[in-house]
Amino acid sequence: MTVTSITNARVDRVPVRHNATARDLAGAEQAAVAMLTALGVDLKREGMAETPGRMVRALAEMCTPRDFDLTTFPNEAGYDQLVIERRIRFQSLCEHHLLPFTGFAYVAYLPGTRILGLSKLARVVELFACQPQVQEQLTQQIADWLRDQLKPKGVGVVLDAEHMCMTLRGARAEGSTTVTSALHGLLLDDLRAREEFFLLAKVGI
Ligand SMILES: Nc1nc2c(ncn2[C@@H]2O[C@H](COP(=O)(O)OP(=O)(O)OP(=O)(O)O)[C@@H](O)[C@H]2O)c(=O)[nH]1
Ligand SMILES: [Zn+2]
Repeated sequence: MTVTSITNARVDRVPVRHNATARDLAGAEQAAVAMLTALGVDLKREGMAETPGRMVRALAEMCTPRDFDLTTFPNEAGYDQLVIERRIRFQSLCEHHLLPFTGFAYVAYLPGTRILGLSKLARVVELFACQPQVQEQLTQQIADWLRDQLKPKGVGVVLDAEHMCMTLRGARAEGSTTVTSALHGLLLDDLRAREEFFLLAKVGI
């Protein structure tokens, strides 16, 4: 991920570009053929000839966040209350099993001198979700990035997600979800601000 700041007096536009590490999709496909064959999957079966290639392309796609520009604006109205984007759908891959975990993100900030385009709260979730991840780390990365890029008075992030490795296999704890949070600034230090965040975020509702 590359972040280069282009600043003018009013609108700040920061291109956020994904640096795809060198990918050898042909090599990955050969490896997928070997893996599936070793697992006893009959790739000669009708419909499966293209499966290793599809599998590799699907994984590569799920590990490629879309590029975007982070646009921020001066907080001219002096808005000093929480901005919360609720129920941002996200999908990621658990780094232990490479199985999906999917759910909702709740991302909030308490503005300082600048505000940002609302869509960027969803963009930043995708930026860090599209890679093999651990939910705790994903939560922190989103919160840290907003703190560092926007320098707001506070940041709050909650993720509520279902891990396929927990629900479809292994523990098979069907219907269970994992909730994680990361807080910075006033949302961490000020009890009332923190309570307001959780009240308004209405996680799970
Ligand atoms: N902390 C954390 N754990 C996760 C996450 N995703 C998956 N896990 C857990 O990672 C653990 C890996 O445990 P292991 O014992 O090494 O793997 P395993 O034999 O497949 O474990 P079982 O799932 O219990 O069958 C499991 O308990 C998963 O539920 C995550 O985002 N955060
Ligand atoms: Zn897992």
